[in-house]
Amino acid sequence: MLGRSALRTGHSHSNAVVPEASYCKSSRSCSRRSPVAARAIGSSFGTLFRVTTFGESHGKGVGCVVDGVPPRLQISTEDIQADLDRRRPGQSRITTPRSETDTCQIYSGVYDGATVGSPIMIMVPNKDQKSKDYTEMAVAYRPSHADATYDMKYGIRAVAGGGRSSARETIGRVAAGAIAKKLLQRVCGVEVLAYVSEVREVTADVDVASFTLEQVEASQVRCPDETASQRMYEVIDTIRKTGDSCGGIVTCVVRKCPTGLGTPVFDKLEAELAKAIMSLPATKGFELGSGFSGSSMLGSEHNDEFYMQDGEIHTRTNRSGGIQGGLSNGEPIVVRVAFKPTSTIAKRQNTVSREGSDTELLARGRHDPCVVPRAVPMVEAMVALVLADQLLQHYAQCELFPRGDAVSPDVRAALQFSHTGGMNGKGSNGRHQSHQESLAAPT
Ligand SMILES: C=C(O[C@@H]1CC(C(=O)O)=C[C@@H](OP(=O)(O)O)[C@H]1O)C(=O)O
Repeated sequence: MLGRSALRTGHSHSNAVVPEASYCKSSRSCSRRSPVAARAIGSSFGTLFRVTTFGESHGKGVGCVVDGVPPRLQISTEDIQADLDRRRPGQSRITTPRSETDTCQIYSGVYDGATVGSPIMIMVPNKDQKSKDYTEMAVAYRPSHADATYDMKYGIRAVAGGGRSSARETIGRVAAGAIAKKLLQRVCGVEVLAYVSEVREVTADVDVASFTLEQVEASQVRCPDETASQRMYEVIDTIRKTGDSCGGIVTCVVRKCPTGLGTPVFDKLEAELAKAIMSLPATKGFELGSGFSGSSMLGSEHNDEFYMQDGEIHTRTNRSGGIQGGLSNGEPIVVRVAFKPTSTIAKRQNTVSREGSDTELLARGRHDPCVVPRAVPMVEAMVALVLADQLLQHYAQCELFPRGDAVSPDVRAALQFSHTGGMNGKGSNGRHQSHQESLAAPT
């Protein structure tokens, strides 16, 4: 309320600072009761597999610290760089022209090509800051950007480059996500793959079960449907030339996901995914499986009927999007993410100044006319971070005792429980492998 009243009453942004006395009082009581202050409030994500990102767009650099990664996972700078290259600016005419190689360095936590179980710090220096582009944006708020709300809350912010609200913050997420992907692949062969499925009136026709990373990367828009990709490119380029921007939809698919990730109540897998995805810049919508369209269907139309195949339960359709009761069911997890148009546009708009008066703004600088081509690796990273964290939590809670141990022999025989886990205790096709199997699996 404080910041809002500062804007509404025309007070200067400096008046939005919480009065010192009340600030000290609440801060003292909070830090005594909770250890949360030690965790970089709002910049850390995950429980057992935990990432903290740091850095501002025009500061010295950006990156992350990842804690909780199991030891002896093979990881290299190249593994991380491959995903950072998919995210970096300057990839084509339809992405921001800021010239960054986004070259990463691993500062800690990796020895002789493998994780050692200590925090992994990854650093990417910023090289191409042009802070003078932000002269106008230092005095007037960009409509729909984070500028105004940051000032309302903190009373101070790194103006140049959008500071912490810049898409550059996602470098730390993508770097951590590359480690998460490696872990998921190594332990259970999980594949996390996303693509651009919609831009304006253009919708891609893609088989989510079979499209490949190579097909996605062959497209400048990151759409594996070649015809749609070409049309999307033209749409974005036309909008770019007018100084405007547009949004789009990214679809992410998880193949070979083990059964049983997530928990049944507050930390349902879809709830964890929704939070992770909606923490990305410019996101406005999240759908799992049938999403909003499922709300107009009948139960008989929507239910995913079960059938048995090779001793495993499968579903004939996948309107559940791979999650039932908050837990993964082994079918592909399919999520759709709506991104809004980039808020910084080269068009004159009505706004207010930081001093609280009505004004106009014509923003300058380098900006993405559409964020979705670069958002693809960001979405993959957030999904992988959730799944890696859930996998570790699942092992911590559920894999200590052989499955069926607490069940009487009669019931066990009837249910055909086995040690290897999964809905039917089978260890293949994305179901949980036994501890020994997973250690023996190739990297
Ligand atoms: C550089 C990146 O994106 C940036 C995101 C961004 C913004 O307002 O979010 C503004 C631009 O930064 P600058 O004004 O410094 O050119 C983009 O280029 C990146 O993602 O790596």
